[in-house]
Amino acid sequence: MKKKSNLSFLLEVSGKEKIKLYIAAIFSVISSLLGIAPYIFMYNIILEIFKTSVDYEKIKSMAIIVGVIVVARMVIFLASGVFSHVAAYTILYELRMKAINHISKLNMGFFTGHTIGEIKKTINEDVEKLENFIAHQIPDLASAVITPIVVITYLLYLNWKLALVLCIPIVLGFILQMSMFRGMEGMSNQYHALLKKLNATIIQYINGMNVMKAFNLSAKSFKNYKDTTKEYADYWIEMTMAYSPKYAIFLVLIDSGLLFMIPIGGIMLLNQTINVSTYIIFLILSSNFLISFKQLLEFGAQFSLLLEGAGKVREILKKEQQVKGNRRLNEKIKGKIEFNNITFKYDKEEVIKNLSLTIEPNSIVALVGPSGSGKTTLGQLVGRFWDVKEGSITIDGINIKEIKMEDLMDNVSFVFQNVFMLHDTIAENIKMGSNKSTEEIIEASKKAQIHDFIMSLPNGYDTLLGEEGIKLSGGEKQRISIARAILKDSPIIILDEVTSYSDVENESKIQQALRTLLRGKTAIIIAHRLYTIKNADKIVVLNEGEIVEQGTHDFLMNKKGLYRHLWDLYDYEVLEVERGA
Ligand SMILES: Nc1ncnc2c1ncn2[C@@H]1O[C@H](COP(=O)(O)OP(=O)(O)OP(=O)(O)O)[C@@H](O)[C@H]1O
Repeated sequence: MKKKSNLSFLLEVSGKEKIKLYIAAIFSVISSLLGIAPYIFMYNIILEIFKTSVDYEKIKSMAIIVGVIVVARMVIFLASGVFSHVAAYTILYELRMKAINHISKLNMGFFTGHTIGEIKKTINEDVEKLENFIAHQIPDLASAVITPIVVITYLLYLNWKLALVLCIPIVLGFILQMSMFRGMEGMSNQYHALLKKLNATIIQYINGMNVMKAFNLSAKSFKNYKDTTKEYADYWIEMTMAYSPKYAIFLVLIDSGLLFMIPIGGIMLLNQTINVSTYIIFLILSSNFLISFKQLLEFGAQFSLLLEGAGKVREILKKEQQVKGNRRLNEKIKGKIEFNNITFKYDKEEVIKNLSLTIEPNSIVALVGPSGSGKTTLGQLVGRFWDVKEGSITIDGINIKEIKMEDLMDNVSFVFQNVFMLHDTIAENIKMGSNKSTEEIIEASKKAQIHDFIMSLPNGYDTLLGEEGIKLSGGEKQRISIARAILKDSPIIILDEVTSYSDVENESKIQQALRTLLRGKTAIIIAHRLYTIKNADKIVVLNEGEIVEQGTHDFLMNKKGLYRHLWDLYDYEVLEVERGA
């Protein structure tokens, strides 16, 4: 069912190109039928040569016709290729545009994590693979279907009994292949599961190489890789052993069509049920029929694989698009954020449960809680990285789903650990497409404690970042992202606090930069280091997606609940580190 819908999806996307595909398929069928014609003429020429009085004029005209057919076949084959290739590249373009258009309307959260690599692979490689299917396989498939039908119809017309003889091994082979497919389903599922495991192990082995080395786990990781590879190889052997005999019988059966034909046709010839010319035509066309038929069965086996790219694009297109807001935020907003009974889940499990929270304008709220309690998720929900299905989030009383996305982004800044750097100059990386002046960029960089570092570079603010440019340390990247946020000057800041600093100097600079950034703003700090948020206006303690406590540091310490417990753990860890040092 999946195969069929992938094909119909592809045809649906083909739009106007469909007609070109049909023309390519028709030309391919004609060219393949023309491929049979010379054999028939050759047979007639041989018959003529063996006659007592040879008609050379007839042979000459037949030879000319063969020449014309060969040239015509070439031209038609070429035309089929041109049509199918033009259609293929147009369809590939349409598919890519459809996917990109859809992606641009998805929630930002879609782009977090590993999905970026997968999207790139789908749009680049998986879609490209369809070129082969559309430009080559569709015309070939058409001729593989039509040619055997035309040939067998003609043979049935010539002598239906002998034509049925040709069908016996094919029917047997077909039954055998059906039984093979049925048995293979379970094995093929296991094979795909193993392939997935192998891919994951390879990625983990390569990506985690540095960590493995640092923890002296290389040998263990390599063993894991080796075991999975061996398991995969063993399974291949098992599958081959199970199906090779059946497949071999199937191939022999298909090829044995002629073996049935020659003796039975011979007997019929001796009985004078058929004449010699019918017998020879049968011999010539049978092999042609069998070749096309075998080609058709091979297509069947590869079909789902060939259409994989279309399936991947369909998966992207199935992702729900973001609800578009149209409300403009013209006047400067105050920055009051309210979460009203929100419940949110990524997949099945709720990670935020019926949560309500009000964040007053110009106040700093820190989110704390055990790992996985939902701190990052809550912060990201304000920027519509994902949309809540139940409840609502408002800014100054307006549901964020109603606000125009550009306006929401103008009013909310994110300072995350994972800082993305454009392959551009430092100035552009701070400006991020805005029309701020150089003076303003320098001012923001000074406040972000990164100006002196930038000035120490040979090209200052014009220094290139990225692949061919200079590389920045984690702390420097963090300060550039703070400079971006200072320059943007949005009333709301969502800050994912850094978990570790490269050195003390970096840490104190970042803390100072953050103090400047947060002055007069509404801020949500996703806190990992408790001592940095002691002075927050409100500390919200999350546990399993629910608020379990909220208040100031002193209030919560006295309450002796989860917050106090987290501090005890934190103090203990710090003490341990100091002891270690
Ligand atoms: N993109 C995602 N897709 C699916 N599940 C996710 C995704 N991001 C987070 N989760 C899950 O949601 C839950 C809350 O995660 P979240 O990152 O919000 O917690 P956190 O409190 O910020 O954790 P930490 O302190 O470790 O960063 C976790 O169970 C996590 O596994």
